[in-house]
Amino acid sequence: MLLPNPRLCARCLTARPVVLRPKTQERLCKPCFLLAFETEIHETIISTNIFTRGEKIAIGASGGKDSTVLASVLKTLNERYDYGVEFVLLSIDEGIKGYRDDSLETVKRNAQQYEMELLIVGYEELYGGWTMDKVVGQIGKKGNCTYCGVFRRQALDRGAELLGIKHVVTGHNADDIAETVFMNLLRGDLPRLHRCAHITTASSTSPIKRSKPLKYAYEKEIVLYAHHKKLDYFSTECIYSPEAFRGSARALIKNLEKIRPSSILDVVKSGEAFAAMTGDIGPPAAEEEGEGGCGSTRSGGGSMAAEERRLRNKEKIVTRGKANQKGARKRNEQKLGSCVRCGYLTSQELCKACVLLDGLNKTVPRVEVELEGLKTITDGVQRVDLHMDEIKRAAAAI
Ligand SMILES: Nc1ncnc2c1ncn2[C@@H]1O[C@H](COP(=O)(O)OP(=O)(O)OP(=O)(O)O)[C@@H](O)[C@H]1O
Repeated sequence: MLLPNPRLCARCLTARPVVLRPKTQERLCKPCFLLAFETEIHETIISTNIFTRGEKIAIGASGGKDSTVLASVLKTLNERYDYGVEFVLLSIDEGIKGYRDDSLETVKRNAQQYEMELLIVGYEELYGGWTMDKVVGQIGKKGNCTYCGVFRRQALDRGAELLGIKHVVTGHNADDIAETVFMNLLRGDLPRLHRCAHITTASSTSPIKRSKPLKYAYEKEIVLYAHHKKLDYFSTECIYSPEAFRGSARALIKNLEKIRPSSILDVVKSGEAFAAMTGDIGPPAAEEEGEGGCGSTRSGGGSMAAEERRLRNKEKIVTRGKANQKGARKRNEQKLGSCVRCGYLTSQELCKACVLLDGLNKTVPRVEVELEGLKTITDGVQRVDLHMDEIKRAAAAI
């Protein structure tokens, strides 16, 4: 058998290779790499049947590399293979100064470059003035991703609703999914492990389905694609850094990839095999409102549940008494209705966003009191400083 000439592209066998494909270790020229990358995403779309002709689909656009590549590739494929669908960009402004405001400028340029309609929905309008800057100002950085994830998921749904759309696609890639498979495995969260491997998910608490067309695309190849296509994207990480557990899972995946490049895909496939083996094993312990976008949000189950428990205990939303509690839990599990406050779909009295907002709003008066206290202390310090200045002036005069 004739071995491929390493000085020539492994596909066209004529051009000089410029890329060593992280996924397959093939040496490819630029056009062959771009085509291979696009074709694989097309094959994913076709084999899983995620789009329906005539459908209007929102691309969750953050301005980062993944969603920018997703928008660019989907536009290319829709034209090349005539899917007959319409794409629009949907961006959520979490209200993070110096991060999201800058990345949204990129999305605005992308909307022009790809000739796609753009809708921006902000936490500030949706959640009574609570931007992520304010949330972090209130609760600190720890656990902030839980709030952001719950808020973003609902914001994407509300944005899609405004656009009259029932399908949102996101830029989650193979690395993201492999990380999530690992995390769910380590937590023993089988329902989530089951669901995270699916390309399309429909939640019991949302009428809008989510799909991940980049499910089999390696993060490194996404970066290479963006680079060689000269795409306009925003590359800064969120300033409210992701939580440690996902960071560790990410490091684990990256280390495995170094030893065996196929590891990422192998973990994704293992997640799928698990899902196929177990069939539908019901919804995750906490409904998936937390899975809104940013990688860290899916870790929110634990702290979200704790926050809900705390608020429920305080407000006595769940009826007192063991027998009543059992009955109430059963009813809550079965009944899907609307949040009594905002109308969002939920199986509880309040949706998760409203539960979190309640928590935030309840802590405001206490902080204001503390701020008042601080003001008094600050005034006192200023008075002491003045006093010291007078003493210094007097001492200098002697
Ligand atoms: N503010 C947002 N507005 C709209 N969609 C978002 C937003 N944040 C995240 N998403 C969607 O969720 C996906 C995963 O988000 P995450 O923050 O984990 O991504 P990322 O890997 O940095 O992606 P990207 O490079 O697209 O920012 C994004 O690719 C995008 O489709």
